[in-house]
Amino acid sequence: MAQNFESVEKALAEKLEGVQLDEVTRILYGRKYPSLSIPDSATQLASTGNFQLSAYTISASPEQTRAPRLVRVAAIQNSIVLPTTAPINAQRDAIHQRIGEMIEAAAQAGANVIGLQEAWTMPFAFCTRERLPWTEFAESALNGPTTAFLSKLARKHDIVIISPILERDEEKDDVIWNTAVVISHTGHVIGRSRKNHIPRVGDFNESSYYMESTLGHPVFETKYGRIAINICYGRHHPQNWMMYGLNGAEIIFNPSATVGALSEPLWGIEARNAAIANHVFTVAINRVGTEVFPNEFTSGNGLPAHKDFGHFYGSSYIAAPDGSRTPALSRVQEGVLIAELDLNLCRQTKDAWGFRMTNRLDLYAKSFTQAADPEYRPDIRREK
Ligand SMILES: NC(=O)NCCC(=O)O
Repeated sequence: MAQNFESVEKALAEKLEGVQLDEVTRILYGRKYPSLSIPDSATQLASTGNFQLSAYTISASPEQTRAPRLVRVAAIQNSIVLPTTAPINAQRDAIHQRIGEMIEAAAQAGANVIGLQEAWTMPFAFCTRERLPWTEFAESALNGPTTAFLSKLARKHDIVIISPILERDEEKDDVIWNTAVVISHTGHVIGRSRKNHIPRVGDFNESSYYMESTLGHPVFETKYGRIAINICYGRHHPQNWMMYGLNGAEIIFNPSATVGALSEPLWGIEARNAAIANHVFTVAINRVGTEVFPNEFTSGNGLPAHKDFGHFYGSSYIAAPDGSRTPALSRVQEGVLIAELDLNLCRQTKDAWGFRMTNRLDLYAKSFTQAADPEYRPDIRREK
C-alpha cells in the first residue's frame, strides 16, 4: 500500500480529462456537486495551517410548500500532533490546539455542524492492549477537559459539535466507553451515543478496554437537524444505520479509525450505501497518518511484532440519500470537508425510492427474532 498516494480523485484527474473525466466521475460519484464559495479568511487559515479545505453544495429540488433546509456540515480528519511518548496531557492539549484551528476555519466557512473522528483526542492506542498510560486519555463526557474546550467553541460560533472521545463514566463505576458527545450550539451537552459494535479484528483490540453500548440508537434534535452517530465498526452493520434512520436521523455521522490494509476498499461503499438505503445523509470521517507506539505488539497472525498500527487513510467523505457523494479528503493530509446540504433531499428520495415504505419491518422483526434464537437453524431447502 503506497502511503504517499494522495487520492483516487487526484489520480483520475491526472489521467483523464473532458467528457471522459465527467463520465467516470458521474458513474463513480453520482451527480457532480458545485463547489461552495467560502470566505478567503477560511482558505487562508487552511493554507497557513497546512490542512486541506474542500467545500461543496448538495442541493435538492425546490418545493412549493417547504423552504429549503440548508445545513453546512463539516467533517474534520486529523493526525496526532506529538509522539505517543509525550506526556498524556501534552498530547491531548496539542491535539486540542490543532483542532481549534481547524474548527475556526470550518466556522469561518459557515459550518453549522462539525463532526470529529473517533477518539479524536488521542492516538488509537488500543492495538497495544496496554492499559496505562492510554486509559488516562479517558475523560468525563459531561465535564471533562475536551467537552469544556469544545463547549466554548460551540457557543462562540453557534455550532453543534460531535465529539467522539474515550469516555470515563465517573458517575458509574469509572467504566470506560467509546462515546460521541453531542454538544449543542448553546454549549450544553445534549447527550451521548456510544459504540454499538466493538471490533475484534486485526489490531483493533478495543474489546480489552470497553464494552458495547447499552444506549440503543439515540437521535439528537439539534438547531440544525436530527443527528445520529454510528461509531466506526458499526458501519459494517446495516441494522445499526437502519435503527438510527428509523429513529428519525437526517444526518448520520460515522467517526472512524481504520487502516488501509484492513478496510480501504470497503470505505467508499458502506456509508454511501447507508445513505441510499436509509434516505439520510452520511458523514464518514477517518483519522489520517501513521502512529508509532513505544512498545512492540503482536497481531496474532504469525508476523513479527511491530510498533505501528499501519496507515490511517483519511479519505473522509459525505454521501447523500440520492446516492451521490463528495470527493474524498486526502489519504495523507489532515483536512476539513464542508458540504451545504438541503435536508429536503431526505424526504424527496424517500418519496422517489420508497425504501422505508417497502422495508417489510414486520417480516424481518419475526425473522430476526427466530434467527436470534441459538436453537434456530438456517432455512435451507434441499432436493429430497
Ligand atoms: N475503530 C474501529 O472500530 N475500527 C475497526 C476497523 C474497521 O471497522 O474498519
